[in-house]
Amino acid sequence: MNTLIVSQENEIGYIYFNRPEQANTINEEMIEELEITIEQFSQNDKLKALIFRGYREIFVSGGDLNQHQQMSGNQVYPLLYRVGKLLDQIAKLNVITIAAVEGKAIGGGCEIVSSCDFCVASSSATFQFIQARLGITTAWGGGSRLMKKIGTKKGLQLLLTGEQISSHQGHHIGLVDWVYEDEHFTHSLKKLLKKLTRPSKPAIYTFKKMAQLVESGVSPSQIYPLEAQGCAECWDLEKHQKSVNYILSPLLKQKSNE
Ligand SMILES: CC[C@H](C(=O)O)C(=O)SCCNC(=O)CCNC(=O)[C@H](O)C(C)(C)COP(=O)(O)OP(=O)(O)OC[C@H]1O[C@@H](n2cnc3c(N)ncnc32)[C@H](O)[C@@H]1OP(=O)(O)O
Repeated sequence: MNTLIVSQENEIGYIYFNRPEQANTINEEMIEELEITIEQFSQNDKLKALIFRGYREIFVSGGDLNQHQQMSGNQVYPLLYRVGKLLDQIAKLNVITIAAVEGKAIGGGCEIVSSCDFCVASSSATFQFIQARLGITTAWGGGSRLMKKIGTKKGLQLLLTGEQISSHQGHHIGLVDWVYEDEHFTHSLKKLLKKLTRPSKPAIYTFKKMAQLVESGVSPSQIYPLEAQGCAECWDLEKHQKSVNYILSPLLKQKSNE
């Protein structure tokens, strides 16, 4: 890969955006490499979580502005649609997706953030849906996902003003889920991942499916069969049996009687 560094540690995949000389701008080569990587991870049935990261100063600085000079609206539409489809695939992955943002997320970089389940930000990270200030709109589905995530009014405000917000402001409005001190970011992220990936893979898959159905307006009275099915699929897993045996173990009983 020329624009990404892809790795996997046990059940967690990592995609590092790796174009520091161009401030992690998303060009066509990166789009292609992201499509290949997402397709590969989507086939990986051991995976529980997928983390997107940049580098300390920049997460992603958005789409390639050179294209804005070189292409007409009609010429660029297929490319915008293609990236929108890619972010939709990310949003539909049956693993936990996390945008781990240190530094700046600008334009399309923020659209990647809103296509993930969660955003973990360093205390000095910033977020800017800058598109309106460039005279355009979000283009990759990230604007509507932002509204879904933080509410239409707040989302509209952020999109219309194109203002830069801090990680703490992002946390206040619900764009950012955890904020960690810069110097402890990686360590805190790893501790969080340990907690989030404790469930079994089938449990994570079911919870993700439930979230997607609730997001799309399906009522819980239509989702309970999926929940029952999902729970039944976990029932025979060693993790379930071991946990139950531990709780029922005499040792635990004796401790709780002390
Ligand atoms: C739907 C998405 C939407 C779209 O594509 O339609 C967009 O995302 S539009 C793009 C929105 N992004 C921006 O407007 C960010 C513009 N860049 C900056 O504000 C700065 O470059 C910053 C803050 C990201 C980094 O600043 P810093 O001073 O650290 O570095 P430089 O500015 O010197 O940048 C280094 C190098 O990268 C080039 N660069 C940076 N951003 C872009 C970009 N978005 N497109 C193309 N090229 C970009 C910059 O020109 C420098 O190149 P060099 O050859 O060294 O001059």
